[in-house]
Amino acid sequence: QTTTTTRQTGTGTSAVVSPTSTPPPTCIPEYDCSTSPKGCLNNGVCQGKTCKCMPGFGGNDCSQLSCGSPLTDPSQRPTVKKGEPCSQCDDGFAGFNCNVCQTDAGCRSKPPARTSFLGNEAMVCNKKPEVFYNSFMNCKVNTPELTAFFPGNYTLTMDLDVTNKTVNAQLWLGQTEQFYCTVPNCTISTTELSGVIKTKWDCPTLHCKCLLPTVMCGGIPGSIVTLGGTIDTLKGPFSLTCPHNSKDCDFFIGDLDGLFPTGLKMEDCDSGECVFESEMQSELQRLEAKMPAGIIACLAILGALVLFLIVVCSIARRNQIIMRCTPYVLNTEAASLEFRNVGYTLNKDGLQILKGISGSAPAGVVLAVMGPSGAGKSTLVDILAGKRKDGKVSGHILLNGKQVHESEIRQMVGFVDQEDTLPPTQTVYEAVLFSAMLRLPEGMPIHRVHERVSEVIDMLGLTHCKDRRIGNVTARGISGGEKRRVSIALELITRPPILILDEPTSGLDSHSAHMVVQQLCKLAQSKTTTVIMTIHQPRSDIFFMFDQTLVVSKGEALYFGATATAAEYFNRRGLVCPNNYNIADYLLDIAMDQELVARARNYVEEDPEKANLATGHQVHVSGAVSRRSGNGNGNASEITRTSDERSFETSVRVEDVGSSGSSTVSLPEAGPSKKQKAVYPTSFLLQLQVLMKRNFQTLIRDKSLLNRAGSLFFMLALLGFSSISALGAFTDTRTLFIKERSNGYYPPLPFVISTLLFDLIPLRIVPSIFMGCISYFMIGLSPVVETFFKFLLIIVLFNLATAMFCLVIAAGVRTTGVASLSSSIVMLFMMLFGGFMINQGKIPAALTWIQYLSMFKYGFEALAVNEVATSKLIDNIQGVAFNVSGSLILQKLFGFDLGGYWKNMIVLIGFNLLFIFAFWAFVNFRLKERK
Ligand SMILES: Nc1ncnc2c1ncn2[C@@H]1O[C@H](COP(=O)(O)OP(=O)(O)OP(=O)(O)O)[C@@H](O)[C@H]1O
Repeated sequence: QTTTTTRQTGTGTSAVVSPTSTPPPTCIPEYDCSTSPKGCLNNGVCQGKTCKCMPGFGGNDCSQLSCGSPLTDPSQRPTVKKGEPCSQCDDGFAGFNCNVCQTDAGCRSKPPARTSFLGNEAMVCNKKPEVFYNSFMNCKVNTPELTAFFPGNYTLTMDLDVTNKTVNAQLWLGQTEQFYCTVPNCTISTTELSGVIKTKWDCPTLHCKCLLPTVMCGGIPGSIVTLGGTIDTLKGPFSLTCPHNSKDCDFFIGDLDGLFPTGLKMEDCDSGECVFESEMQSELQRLEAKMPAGIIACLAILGALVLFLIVVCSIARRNQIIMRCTPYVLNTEAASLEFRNVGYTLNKDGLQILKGISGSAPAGVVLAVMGPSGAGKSTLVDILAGKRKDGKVSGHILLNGKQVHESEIRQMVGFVDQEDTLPPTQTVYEAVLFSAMLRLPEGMPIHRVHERVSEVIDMLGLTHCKDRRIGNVTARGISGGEKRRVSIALELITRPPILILDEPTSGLDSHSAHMVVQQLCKLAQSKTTTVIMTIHQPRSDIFFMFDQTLVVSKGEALYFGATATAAEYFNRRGLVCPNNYNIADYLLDIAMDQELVARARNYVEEDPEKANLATGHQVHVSGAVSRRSGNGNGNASEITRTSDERSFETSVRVEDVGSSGSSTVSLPEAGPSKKQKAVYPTSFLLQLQVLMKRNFQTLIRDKSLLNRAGSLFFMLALLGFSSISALGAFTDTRTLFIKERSNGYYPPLPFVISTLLFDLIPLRIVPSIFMGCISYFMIGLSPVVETFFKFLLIIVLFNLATAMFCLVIAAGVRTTGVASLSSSIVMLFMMLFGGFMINQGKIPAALTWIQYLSMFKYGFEALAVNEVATSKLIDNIQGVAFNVSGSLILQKLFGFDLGGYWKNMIVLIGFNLLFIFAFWAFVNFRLKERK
């Protein structure tokens, strides 16, 4: 008896057939994939005799679905019969074969099959299309061409393996698998295009296998079309593209071009993989960090700013053309100035500094205001020049006998302060030209401006030094006397009808003092300017050059009248100037001695004619007169006078006061004056141009500024502290600005713009870029072009913000020492909370808010995220190699926000805008002359 055993192929079952009629015993031999022509389906691998299936497949030949979850041991996963769906997946998993994770909890429900280099790290479920380890994807296939041939519901299941760069895919019609493919050697990329992030798998080849009997592949009776041959011979290329912002993907196979020209449309894709956080590379985060909305917002703001600038420039240019075409007139006549009952009381302690002083300076005279130190001379001339005062001012001022507004006083009066506030880097000619350009009418031709500058320089005897730098304590320039004359020249340039000078001879030797006064007297004699000056202790020859003298003692007028009659006036009161004694000194001696003052005041003039001697001219002193006579302005009577003064008043004629019959103007009662619109003789554009030219000269000539900026080339950490140099640079120009603003050279805006341009561009932006370019490549930072430019952007914005901060401090704090101390302390605190010295996540809760005020935090975080987040750290621990993403280090070590690049940039831009506004506000509202 012979027994023959045959193997029935393709079914996995075997039968024993006997030639005899005896029924054979039933025996199903084990499936041997090594001998079965079917082998292992769905890319399962035949090991020995058994198939090792891909996750989600089971059975002898891997043709059945296995359920549960991929975390379960493959041999333990429950399988279902062919054509049946998985009835239940493990918690946290879903999909055709339960491979797709849904929640982090699902990924943590079982111990991971592999270990993290961090040890105890828990897995998370990555639902994004970017794959970090091995992801599974289920999609519905909705391609009209496909459903037209083979109607039904299609599902594509995929296994995306980053380690092997392979995709395994299966196409199902209902619950029946039609064919499966394996796609090796893929290139995986995640890119951003027009704000959409896409992950793409590009693979050159693919191998597919059609299954029989199926609707698509054939083997079913009645099939009209079968794709079996086509699918089995597919070669590729293959691509799969999944945008991150949608659940639809595109699937493309080159050989099926003709059949499905637009690719296979995949909808409702659901993907998921269980990974360790440390495995998640940063490319996705980097791309997401781009914050396209933020960029668009920035561009929109930039566009609006550019538009705004264009509009402002057009308006400014139009104004400039109008001003240039306006005919100009220069003053040719001196004006007279009368003042009545001028009083001044300090607000804080009610101290009365001036007690109703009256007097006048007729057109073309020189009036000297004399008195001992602290008598109130400067206070009086400040008020006459229309300077803003902190305290309470009272009394009346008439210009040419007419009522004028305080702003008109400022326009008609040139004022030379006690201190010489001059630009040290400019030459004498340049400084006077600067004043001429800004204060002469813009319609004046430029050659006339230069002629006028030369004329004034010549008039003040400065021709020999006109090309010398003015200098300061550190860089010696012209002499003190020459500086005084330059200060006078700056005011004389406009040929003011009245020139008021506070101590023009202080600090000068007697020869220089004589020269200055002589030139002022010549000016008055030319009848173009009336001169009023305070003088402390003039030489006798200088004293007799004055037409009129007002002697002030303790805030009250002791004598006002012709200089020539002063000696006789005091003689009659028994105050005789000794022989060989300087009469000016003698007057001061009297003014300083209250006993002598009382004697002079108590003397009653018997001869009314002689009483006139005290007054000398047509205008006389007394505030009390109006009280007595009731004429003139009733306000005058409001002023309270001392008993001492009353006797003095009897010695002067008062009826003439206000004899012009004109109305008088009250001085502001107290505090800041009413808002008046300042009128400038030049346009905004010219002001900006002239200021920028001076700033440029200062920059070129003041080498110390560039040296300070040089430190920027060396270390990034120095950026913040280098910005403190902005303090020094601004403090120098601050006083100059206050003076020039007060004298009506220009308003704050062109000054702010020009300061910002010439501090920020050459001293902050250019050095930061230089430093960045050099240090970036020396350190060997990321060679990616985009990263480099983003690095530059950070350091420039950071440096701008810190410099702007220092400028705000410089504008807001009056004392330079306090300003630099406060900015250093703030910088140190900002550094401390900047993220490098202390982990931001470990700052005590009560102090966390401080970090948000630190510009270092935003700069450092942006730099770190830009550079490190895209890198991978490769190392090994005890021989076990591992790599960890830079993003993880940033998170764990520094507590940084990985998507924080643009967020930090926007905060830095915000800081800049805030500081620019604060700087403008301080300059506008705080940097005003207060005397
Ligand atoms: N804002 C102020 N705060 C406090 N005291 C003031 C103020 N302004 C003026 N004074 C005081 O008023 C007095 C007169 O000051 P002022 O400067 O006018 O004197 P001066 O005659 O010009 O003195 P000098 O010849 O020394 O310059 C001084 O005692 C001065 O201290």
